[in-house]
Amino acid sequence: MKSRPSIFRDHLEDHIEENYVLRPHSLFDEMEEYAKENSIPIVSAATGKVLSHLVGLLKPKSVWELGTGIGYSTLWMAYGSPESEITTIDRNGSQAALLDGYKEKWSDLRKTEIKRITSWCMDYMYENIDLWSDADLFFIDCDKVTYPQIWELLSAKAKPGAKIIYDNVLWHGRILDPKLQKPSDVAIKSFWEKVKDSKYPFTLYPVGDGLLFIEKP
Ligand SMILES: C[S@@+](CC[C@H](N)C(=O)[O-])C[C@H]1O[C@@H](n2cnc3c(N)ncnc32)[C@H](O)[C@@H]1O
Repeated sequence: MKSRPSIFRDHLEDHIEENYVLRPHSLFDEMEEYAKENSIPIVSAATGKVLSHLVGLLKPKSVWELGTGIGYSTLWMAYGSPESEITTIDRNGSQAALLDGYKEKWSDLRKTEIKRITSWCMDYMYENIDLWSDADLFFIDCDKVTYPQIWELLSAKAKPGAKIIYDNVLWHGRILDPKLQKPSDVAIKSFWEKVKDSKYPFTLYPVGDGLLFIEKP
């Protein structure tokens, strides 16, 4: 059979972001612009849309996000499921506080509950297991070196049926090269080993930097 060209081609992602991802509010463009100007990492718009779609289908009562940034992914999730209660944690409180202002600008989200916590994720998660162990969905997008540790904690303490979504699991393609051994490279590879060993069902969405959806049995 004739081999088909890969879809992973230069500029295709930009084309998708510009043409095939409808932002539901001008806020998203504003946030993308701000993130670009200030070199703040955020999920790609296509990733945000997939995240929003998944959360919209699942309609979780409670969502916990680790890694708020400026709240771009938070608002995509809120858009997908405005009835969900979202708790989002970030160690950088002043940056994460921008989320409050953005949310205020969007009248549709006035009733959506978004609670912001300023803390190191792991400290907070270890100290407050009773607050999150019943959560329906987790979205993980903080420091990659914490991914294996977060995996251990959620697999031990999240409730059966909980959905866990991780961003950056393809780590800008660095997972392809075994010679790359920065702590974040090692952590992402170790994280993948743990996911595969667990036998939990998972689905990789190869969008943005790789979005991994896992269901805890
Ligand atoms: C990639 S950004 C999050 C982007 C956001 N999810 C979005 O797409 O809009 C990562 C964020 O995680 C925070 N962070 C990284 N490691 C952390 C940790 N160990 N505890 C708390 N916050 C952390 C950083 O301050 C940063 O704002």
